Amino acid sequence: MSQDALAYEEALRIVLGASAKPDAEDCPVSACLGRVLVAPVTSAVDLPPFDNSAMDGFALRGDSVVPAGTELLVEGEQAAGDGMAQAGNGAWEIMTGARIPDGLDRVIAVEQTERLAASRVRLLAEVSPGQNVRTAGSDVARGQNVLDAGTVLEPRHVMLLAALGVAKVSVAARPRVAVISTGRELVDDPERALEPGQIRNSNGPYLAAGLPLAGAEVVHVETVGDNADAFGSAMRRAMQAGANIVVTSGAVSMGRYDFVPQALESLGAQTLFHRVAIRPGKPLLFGRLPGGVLLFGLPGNPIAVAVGLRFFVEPALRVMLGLAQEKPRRVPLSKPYSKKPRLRFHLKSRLNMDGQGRLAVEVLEGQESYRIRPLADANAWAVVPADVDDLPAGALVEVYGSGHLEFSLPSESGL
Ligand SMILES: Nc1nc2c(c(=O)[nH]1)N[C@H]1C(S)=C(S)[C@@H](COP(=O)(O)OP(=O)(O)OC[C@H]3O[C@@H](n4cnc5c(N)ncnc54)[C@H](O)[C@@H]3O)O[C@H]1N2
Ligand code: MOO
Repeated sequence: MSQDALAYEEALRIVLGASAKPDAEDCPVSACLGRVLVAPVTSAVDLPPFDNSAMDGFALRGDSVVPAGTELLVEGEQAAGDGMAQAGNGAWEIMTGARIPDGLDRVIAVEQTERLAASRVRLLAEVSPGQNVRTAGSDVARGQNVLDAGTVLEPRHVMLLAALGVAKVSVAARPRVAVISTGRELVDDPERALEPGQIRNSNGPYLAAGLPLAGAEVVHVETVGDNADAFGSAMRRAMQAGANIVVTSGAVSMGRYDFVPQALESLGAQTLFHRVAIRPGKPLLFGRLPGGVLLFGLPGNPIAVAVGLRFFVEPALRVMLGLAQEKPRRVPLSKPYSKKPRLRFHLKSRLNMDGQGRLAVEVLEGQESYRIRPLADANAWAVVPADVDDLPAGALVEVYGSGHLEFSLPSESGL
């Protein structure tokens, strides 16, 4: 480890400290999937809005239990959608979801009755007060807090908000991110044949695909050669597009063409750190541009880019979205794992389930930072801290999902 590589925890502290709190904006519920609430939602109504029947059957009344064998006059019929009705002492034929006629307090299912004549019914079972009645406000009471700030909205929340008649919610504005790939070896057009020495740009498309899933809006995407002037112009276009964050890939290491650190200085940027004690992605650079725009200079190797997004950019996005920092799951290793000490490793991994449904994490073969095939097989990141070297099979390791907003794995609270 070179002397000046920062511990990950310290680097993360700097990133979180530099990240601004969210701006709020209104969002229609019909378009709010994946957005993050910045204020709690309180219900203005009762749910259900009125007492209604849980069964197709007959609604009736009584002082206490009405015994089996009782015969009643059928006074009327009430279907879902029918309005107010005033009942007498008899029974009302009623459908599931229909408003209980005023004066009645219980429902017997139709299969527990015998129709004696068009307007007469006999009960084949006793009926207790409140039986088969879904009372107003029993699911949500008016004034109740139903969703907390920091909720990432999923279809289950949309169901609730729609049922409550909520038209729009206050959510965190999406952080605006620009992506700049550097390297004169890069080819963007998949139709173009590669010249000797050229490779296809995969980091740019990876970031442009991953950032929206992480809650950001991608406002600018560009590729530049190894040229500080072209890079400076791309940075200016990124700012003009309104970026709050610029994510670059490449040109932050020790090579002759690794111009990003100097180019940033000449743009008036403040470098907050350069080099972190991690693998992959050690030469990662983080800075702040004039105007407060954050700059993540990710090392060019593709897995360094993936780690930079997952463990540096996403934590910053969480602050900007009003989300608490993630806590990893702790999962047993399926095989022993050894690494060299003093660097924190972020490992392409797979969470697997055995026949009994128990989870174990497998560190995949091919951890080198140029190897992208194993990333396509990975569904998680296993993290081994700097001060650990040998881990036996069964040792618990920290595991993070592929992206911070994926909701396929159980969270800490088990929800
Ligand atoms: N003498 C040293 N050399 C290197 C060191 C070091 O400490 N001393 N660190 C190595 C590590 S670790 C990394 S990571 C890389 C980071 O280098 P750069 O950020 O300067 O990145 P480049 O040199 O521009 O590219 C590295 C590698 O990645 C490929 N690349 C770049 N951009 C893309 C892209 N958009 N899509 C796909 N692949 C990309 C590029 O062709 C290179 O192969 O430095 C090591 N060297
Ligand atoms: O940090 Mo580099 O990504 O190890 O190859």
